Amino acid sequence: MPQPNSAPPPALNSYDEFTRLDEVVLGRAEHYTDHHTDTSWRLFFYDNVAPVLGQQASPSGEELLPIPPQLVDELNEDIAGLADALTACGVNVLRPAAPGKDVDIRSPYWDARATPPLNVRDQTIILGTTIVETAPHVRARIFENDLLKPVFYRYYEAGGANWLSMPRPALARDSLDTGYFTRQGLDVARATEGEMAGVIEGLGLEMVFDGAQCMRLGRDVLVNVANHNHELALRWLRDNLRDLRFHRLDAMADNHIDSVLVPLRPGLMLLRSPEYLKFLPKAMQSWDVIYAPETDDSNFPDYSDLGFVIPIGSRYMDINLLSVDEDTVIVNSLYPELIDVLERRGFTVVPVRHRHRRLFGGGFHCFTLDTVRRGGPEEYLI
Ligand SMILES: N[C@@H](Cc1ccc(O)cc1)C(=O)O
Ligand SMILES: NC(=[NH2+])NCCC[C@H](N)C(=O)O
Repeated sequence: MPQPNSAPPPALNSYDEFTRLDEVVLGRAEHYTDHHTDTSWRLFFYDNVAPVLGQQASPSGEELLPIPPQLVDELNEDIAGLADALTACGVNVLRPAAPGKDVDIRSPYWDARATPPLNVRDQTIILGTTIVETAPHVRARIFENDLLKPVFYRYYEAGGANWLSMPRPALARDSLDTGYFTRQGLDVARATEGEMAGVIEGLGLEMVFDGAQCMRLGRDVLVNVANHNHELALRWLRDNLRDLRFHRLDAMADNHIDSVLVPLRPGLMLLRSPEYLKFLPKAMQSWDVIYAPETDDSNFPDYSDLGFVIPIGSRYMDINLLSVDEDTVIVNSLYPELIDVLERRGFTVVPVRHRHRRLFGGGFHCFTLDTVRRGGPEEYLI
């Protein structure tokens, strides 16, 4: 697939979150018209949406929750700002293909309004020189990676890259494990009632996993496992990527961990709060930590004029920064408290405005897939 820059592409190489970034895929939001709030969506975002589910997602099968187009336009403006900032830092920015239209998708067991390839961190993990497509939890996302295939073929054709896919889940009626919530005594009925997907007889819990459940540290990869869906995926990772060491984090979060933990350089990490230290491997517990400063609602837009819009992301979304190198980080300009702390620790901070991160469930780490960084399979956990 031709890319704007026709020089031979650099080889896929991405082992960590912080060594010098040379090339990145940046997501896009065209045709983000609705959240399709089916059971798979409600369970995925349950931590954030549970309090409002009764009010907004109607149980009568009205599952599309429209997103005001003005917000998508503003999101695209902010993403353009991120693209410019990356380019100014000398990073080559690739984009997924555009969906071109609103897309309704259908499997033999369910249907959904497709989500555009915005949070490209989620359905793929680059593990060194291997592209790993993961096993989506949200039905609306099952074909999302089709729009990244031009980029994946570019690396594959160039040589040196391997390309693997976890088994594609059917996401039928009983595929998803609710154990993370039920073990905490939470009732998930508000998410599961009204389930419209069909059953596949004999199929129980499937392998279901998102790339953003991992944090890469050279030879070591941290993997958040909160339920049996994830447990199967961890086993698959261990069986298929034998040169890496996968460390199981036991239910550090319901799924993604990139608004909890971001390794900034060897020996230094950004962490949501001290409570999360105990989930980390021993070798990381002695790392130096920058704790995310408190924020309040004034850092977030007020949506009351637009009617009610569900925030699918938490107040901690802006922890989700993107490192250009071990001294340079791209941070939401609407989180000045974090910029301040990082600058005091000697980082060069590139501020980029990002308004609607709670509505679209993604910060700068989520919106990007770093395909070329300079680091290799180093040993950082010793
Ligand atoms: N509770 C999850 C839910 C979530 C996941 C992905 C998103 O893009 C947004 C929200 C988070 O904290 O990780
Ligand atoms: N890769 C991602 N999409 N990460 C998003 C994680 C967001 C996290 N659930 C929060 O609400 O703070």
